Amino acid sequence: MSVSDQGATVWLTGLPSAGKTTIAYALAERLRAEGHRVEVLDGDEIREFLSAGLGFSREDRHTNVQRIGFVAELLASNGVKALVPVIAPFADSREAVAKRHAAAGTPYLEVHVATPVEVCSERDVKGLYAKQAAGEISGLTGVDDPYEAPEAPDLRIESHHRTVHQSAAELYALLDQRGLV
Ligand SMILES: Nc1ncnc2c1ncn2[C@@H]1O[C@H](COP(=O)(O)OS(=O)(=O)O)[C@@H](OP(=O)(O)O)[C@H]1O
Ligand SMILES: Nc1ncnc2c1ncn2[C@@H]1O[C@H](COP(=O)(O)OP(=O)(O)O)[C@@H](O)[C@H]1O
Repeated sequence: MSVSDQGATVWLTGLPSAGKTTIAYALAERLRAEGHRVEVLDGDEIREFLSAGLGFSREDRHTNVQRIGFVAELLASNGVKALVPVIAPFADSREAVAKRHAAAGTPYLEVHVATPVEVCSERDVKGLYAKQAAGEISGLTGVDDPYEAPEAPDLRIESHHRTVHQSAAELYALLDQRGLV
């Protein structure tokens, strides 16, 4: 089987606990098994190193997203599938990343993991929704901080109506359609 060595950035945007990370790693596993070069730029890891010291103000989130977009484009322009499960709550930040890719001629896909906040707060993988409700934290995306949902993403995944496997398969099908696998 011939494997495309065309790089691309796949940005998975959505609320905390929407399923971004889970879907990114499921897709990564499948792509790696097929012989693709893949990197997952996990938001939590990035915040420990590349974006150490940044918080969750609008400005810091924008800086975080631009840094990640820069690295993703570098990887993608060198034949890597860069999978980015990062909230990126502001449309103008995402737009800037998309433009950077377009200017370099690097494929960029925006995927909205569109899980409703009620489902995310039920999942509450990291306990953040409970902490916000208890008044221990504030500025939680989708609750008391903005999330600007993409108006025209390349794909919208309704994870609350899908299994993890189905979600990853939908995303794989998009890459296939675009000639990226
Ligand atoms: N206030 C607040 N709002 C949103 N998220 C918060 C917050 N505090 C901590 N966290 C945790 O940090 C992860 C978000 O980091 P990101 O780099 O993905 O976000 S951003 O694009 O810079 O907004 C995010 O990870 P995910 O749950 O994987 O989305 C959260 O677990
Ligand atoms: N169809 C689905 N796609 C992705 N995750 C799902 C799905 N259904 C249930 N989940 C669960 O939702 C949770 C999502 O957590 P996570 O991937 O860490 O979210 P995020 O990275 O968006 O914060 C995981 O526990 C995952 O198993």
